[in-house]
Amino acid sequence: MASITLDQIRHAYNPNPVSDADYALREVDHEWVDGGAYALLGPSGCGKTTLLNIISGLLHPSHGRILFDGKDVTELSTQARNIAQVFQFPVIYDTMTVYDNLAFPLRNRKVPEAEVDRRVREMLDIIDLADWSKRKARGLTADQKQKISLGRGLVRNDVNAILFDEPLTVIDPHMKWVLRSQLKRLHKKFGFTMVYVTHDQTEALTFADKVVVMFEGQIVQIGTPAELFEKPRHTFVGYFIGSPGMNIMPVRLEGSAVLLGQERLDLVAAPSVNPADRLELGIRPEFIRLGQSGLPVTVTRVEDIGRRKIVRAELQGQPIAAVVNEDTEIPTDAHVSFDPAGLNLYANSWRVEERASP
Ligand SMILES: Nc1ncnc2c1ncn2[C@@H]1O[C@H](COP(=O)(O)OP(=O)(O)OP(=O)(O)O)[C@@H](O)[C@H]1O
Repeated sequence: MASITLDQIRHAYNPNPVSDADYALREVDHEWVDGGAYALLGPSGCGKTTLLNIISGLLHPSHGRILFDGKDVTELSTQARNIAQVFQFPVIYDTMTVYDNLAFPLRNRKVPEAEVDRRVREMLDIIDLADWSKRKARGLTADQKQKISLGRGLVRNDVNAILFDEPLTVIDPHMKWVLRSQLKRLHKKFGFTMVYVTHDQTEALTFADKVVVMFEGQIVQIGTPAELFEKPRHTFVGYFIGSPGMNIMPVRLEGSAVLLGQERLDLVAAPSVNPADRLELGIRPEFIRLGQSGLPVTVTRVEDIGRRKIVRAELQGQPIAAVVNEDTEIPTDAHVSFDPAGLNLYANSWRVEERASP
């Protein structure tokens, strides 16, 4: 397994890029540690597949270098990079048995047959296809075929990294959960470097040690699920992670307080922002208290989500969401107050205390 360094990578599909908007990937400059499990998360078109294909060697970046364990592999083919890939749809040999499909990548590398047998049997147990080992892959369901694809990716232990591109798309919801947990266990056991593309936050948050959130061709934050929840570095992370996402409200600054309409909210210290910056306050629904004091709101809807409720309301003409316990009374004359621990200030979409290194 290897560390992966993305050294000032940029990529434009257009051969004559002029502005940032022409780049599918604006600058990406990071080091991902050996044995890390990274999920690339973001909406359609944000550049996840482009970045994965640059790592795998399917795509040559317009600028920058990619290094595995410090060795420059930018000019190397996918094969020479020694990685395993699992795609959205199964890539298997229909006419081979399940066993032979799993054995194929090992036999191809001249692994001794006794070792092939040991590893294939272990993998058959992991993907729960031991009873199907002698069956031809042709007659299997889409789920089973994709499990073989996953097994083929995981059966080798000599790869630099394993790359997954939305591998659970064709898997039914229950099996998705099972396979996700298995992947996590395998990662703990074998310490693979894994990069996993998804646009599903549950998948990313349960699978990865570090979630790489992408937006419009940029990595806007790399963090643990808790970091993304507690300190979203960019308003997009606040909005995209969590359900419902973070409330983002335009504010003005006055000394060490922000003004939300007529209301004043004191900050711990005066933030260093420029007068022309576009300021917004971010607060997650879990940090909003509902009661009879604070800012007046008009409740528009209440959604029951088991032990908690989502209260949708309008605050100064803007929609706002709060998450409260199921037994919280919704007063007729409802007001909201904000838990200071949950206040985040954003200038031009970036969290203020971290603006120095966006
Ligand atoms: N072969 C290509 N030629 C031109 N533009 C492309 C090509 N592939 C992707 N793009 C563009 O690059 C941008 C990033 O696309 P990419 O497929 O990397 O996003 P993604 O996050 O993986 O999206 P999805 O979740 O839909 O797969 C998009 O604007 C897309 O239209």
